[in-house]
Amino acid sequence: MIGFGYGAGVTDTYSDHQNHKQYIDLETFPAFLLLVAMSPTKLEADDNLALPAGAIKNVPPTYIDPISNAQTFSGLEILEGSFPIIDLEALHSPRRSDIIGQLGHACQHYGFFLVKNHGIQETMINDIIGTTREFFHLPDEEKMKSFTPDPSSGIRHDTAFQDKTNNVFVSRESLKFPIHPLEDYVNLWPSNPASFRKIAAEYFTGTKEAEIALMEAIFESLGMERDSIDKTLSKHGQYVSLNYYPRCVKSELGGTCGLRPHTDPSIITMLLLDDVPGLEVLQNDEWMAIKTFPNTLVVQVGDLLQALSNCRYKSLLHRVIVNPEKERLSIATNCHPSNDTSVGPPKELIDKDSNPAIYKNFTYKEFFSAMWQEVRANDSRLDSFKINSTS
Ligand SMILES: O=C(O)CCC(=O)C(=O)O
Ligand SMILES: [Fe+2]
Repeated sequence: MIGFGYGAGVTDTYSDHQNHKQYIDLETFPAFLLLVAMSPTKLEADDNLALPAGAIKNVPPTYIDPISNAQTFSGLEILEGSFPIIDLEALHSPRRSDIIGQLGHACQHYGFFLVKNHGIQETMINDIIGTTREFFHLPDEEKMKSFTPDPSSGIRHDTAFQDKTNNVFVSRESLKFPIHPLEDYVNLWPSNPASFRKIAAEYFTGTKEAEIALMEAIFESLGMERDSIDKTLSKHGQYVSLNYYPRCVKSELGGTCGLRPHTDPSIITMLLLDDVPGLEVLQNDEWMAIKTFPNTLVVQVGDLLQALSNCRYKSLLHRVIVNPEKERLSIATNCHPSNDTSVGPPKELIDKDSNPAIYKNFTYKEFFSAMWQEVRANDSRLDSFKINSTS
């Protein structure tokens, strides 16, 4: 596990001088905890891409102006000439097919979009941000109660870490857990802050409904038939990452980032961001900063939608930069099929001559274990499932 890439050479401590905080020295860290400290980096899609050339070098990086050469689509609102925002209010109205067209267009040409009128109440959004902030402000000993040596644990708390091999400090701290069915998992969630479980249960029930509605509509935009849609969604799961990025100054390493460039191991990911910028998405080979708007969520195409759509919709490469002045929070809800669901494009999407299948069918379990294999920089973890893989 440790040989995966980010374990080797990780040695020094890093001080965040503004927060007077010491990060773990992985060389002197107890071996069993080291295993856990490194396994999330491996398990998680986030970190198994090496930094591409020209990636984040300094803090703070320049705030990149949104690109303005995005394509337009009738009825689709393009914010500041740069990225799509979709109003979901009409999703269950006679205008459904317009909205489906907009979703399909955004998935195909951007790999992400913002949604408003998603059905998640503003109070739930404020409450989940508030309780998440309270959790991350707790003393380390309290948070470390979720730091377990069992990688298959129902909850994991990951700290920031240094990767000396790739010369980068990754500042994110996160708490990760599956969320559905709630009754199986809720007792594993933090009981401090006291309101955490109640607030999280409400928010994630809301995101589940919104994500199912979105996935159904996105599958319809691909021309999938009802039984293919039902089969794919019947036993789907959701996995949450509560992300905390402390105020962060430049580390002694060459690079400092919140989160390295990665795609998500999901069908779609729904992201709730606070008002501090940091998320950047790759569009036409340029990093573009995402602006946040109240009560608006970001939806990203994940690897599994890339496979399901036979590459019509590509998973979105994104990263997080750090901020020396303000801490930042985000809440990512990844939707994925159940472990034994076969993932692959439905027959109606494939034509052996004009649109042959690109990937073999695979189960989510197989996909997840492939994430443990070392991948070359810029490779997609889907590559090992390609039908005509040259490697
Ligand atoms: O913090 C963000 O804006 C993005 C988080 C993210 O990409 C993830 O959790 O996979
Ligand atoms: Fe992500």
